[in-house]
Amino acid sequence: MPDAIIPRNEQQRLAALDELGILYTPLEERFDKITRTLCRIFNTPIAYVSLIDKDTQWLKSTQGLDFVSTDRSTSICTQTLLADEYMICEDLSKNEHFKDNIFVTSGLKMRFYAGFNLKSKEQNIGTLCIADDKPRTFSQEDITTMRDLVSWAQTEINLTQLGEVQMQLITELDQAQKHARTDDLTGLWNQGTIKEVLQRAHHRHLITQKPYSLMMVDIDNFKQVNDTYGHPFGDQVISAVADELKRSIRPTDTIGRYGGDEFLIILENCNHQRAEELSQRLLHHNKKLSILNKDKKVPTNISVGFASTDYISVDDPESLLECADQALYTAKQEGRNCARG
Ligand SMILES: Nc1nc2c(ncn2[C@@H]2O[C@H](COP(=O)(O)OP(=O)(O)OP(=O)(O)O)[C@@H](O)[C@H]2O)c(=O)[nH]1
Repeated sequence: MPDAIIPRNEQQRLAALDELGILYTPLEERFDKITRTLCRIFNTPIAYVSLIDKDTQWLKSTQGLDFVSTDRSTSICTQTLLADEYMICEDLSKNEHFKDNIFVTSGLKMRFYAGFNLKSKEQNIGTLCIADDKPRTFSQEDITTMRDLVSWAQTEINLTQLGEVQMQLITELDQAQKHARTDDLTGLWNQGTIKEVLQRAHHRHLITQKPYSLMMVDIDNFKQVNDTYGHPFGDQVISAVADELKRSIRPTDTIGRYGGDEFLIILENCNHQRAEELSQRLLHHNKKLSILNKDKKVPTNISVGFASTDYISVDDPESLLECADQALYTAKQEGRNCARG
C-alpha cells in the first residue's frame, strides 16, 4: 500500500475538522445508531463513522471492528477523501491500490468497501462506511439509501456547530422523522416502513438470487383479551409479544407492526427450511410468555404463516406477502398456536 495520497486542500480540510472539536471525544451513541442501522439495512458485518486527521483515522462509532483508530497510511478511507462523494470497491483484493492493504491481507480480510465522505465547511473530514469480508455489488438504489444515512450522520456532525435553540429544533425534527417511521406502541417499524424494507429486500433478492422469507405473526384470540381485560392490557400484550419477537430474531432480520395484533418479519438470506425452524423457535419462545394482569398470569399464543422465495416462485413481493398471509390463515383454521408455510 503506497503512502496515503494527501488531498490538495489538506490544510483547509484539517482546519475544518479542527474547528468541529469532536476529534478526541469518545465513541458516541448518536453515531452508533447510524452504524447499527447501516449493518441492518445492508446486512454487512462492518460499519463505521470515521474522522481523518493529519496522521490518524479516528473511528467515532464502529460495528464489527475492535479498534478505535488506525494509522492513516493504512487507511482505505483516506483514498475516499480524494473523491467528491464516495468510493466503492466491490472486491478490494482485486484492486491494485488495495490488494496489499493490511485490512485486506490479514485480520478482517476485507473485500467489499463503500465509503461516503462526511463534510464540514465543504471539506471532506471523514467517512461513513460499510465493509464486508465477502465481495458484493452495490446498486444505484443502495447509493441512494447510503446518501440518506450520510445526511443523517451529517446532521449529527453539524449539531456540534449549532447553538442550543437550533440543536433543540434538530432533535425535534429527528424525533418527528422517527415518529413517522415507527409504531408508537411497540417501537417497531410501522406498516409503511416495513413495506419499504420489503421492496428493498425483494430487489436485493433479484440481484443476489439468494432466497428470502416472510413471516406473518398474529396473536391468537386477541379480541377476547381486549374484551376480558380491557384495551390498555391488550396494549401491554401487543408490546410484550413485540419484545419477545424482537429478541427471537437475528439483528439483520427486520420486524414491523403490520396491523393491530399482526407483525411482519422479513428474513433475508433465509430459505424455506430456515424459516420453518425459526417459526418453531418463535412459537416456543412465545409459549413461555405470560403477562401479569393483577395477580393472574394471562398466557398469550401466536400463529405464524411463512413464505419463502425458494419454495414459491413469485414475481413481486406483494405475492409473497399474500402467500404468508394465506399460510397464517391456514394456521388459524387448523387450531391456532402453530406455524404453517
Ligand atoms: N388493545 C389493542 N387492541 C387492538 C389494537 N389494534 C387492534 N386491536 C384489536 O385487536 C383485535 C384483533 O382481532 P383479530 O386478529 O381480528 O381476531 P382475534 O381475536 O385475534 O382472533 P384470531 O386472529 O382469529 O386468533 C381486534 O379486536 C382489534 O380491535 C391496539 O393497538 N391495541
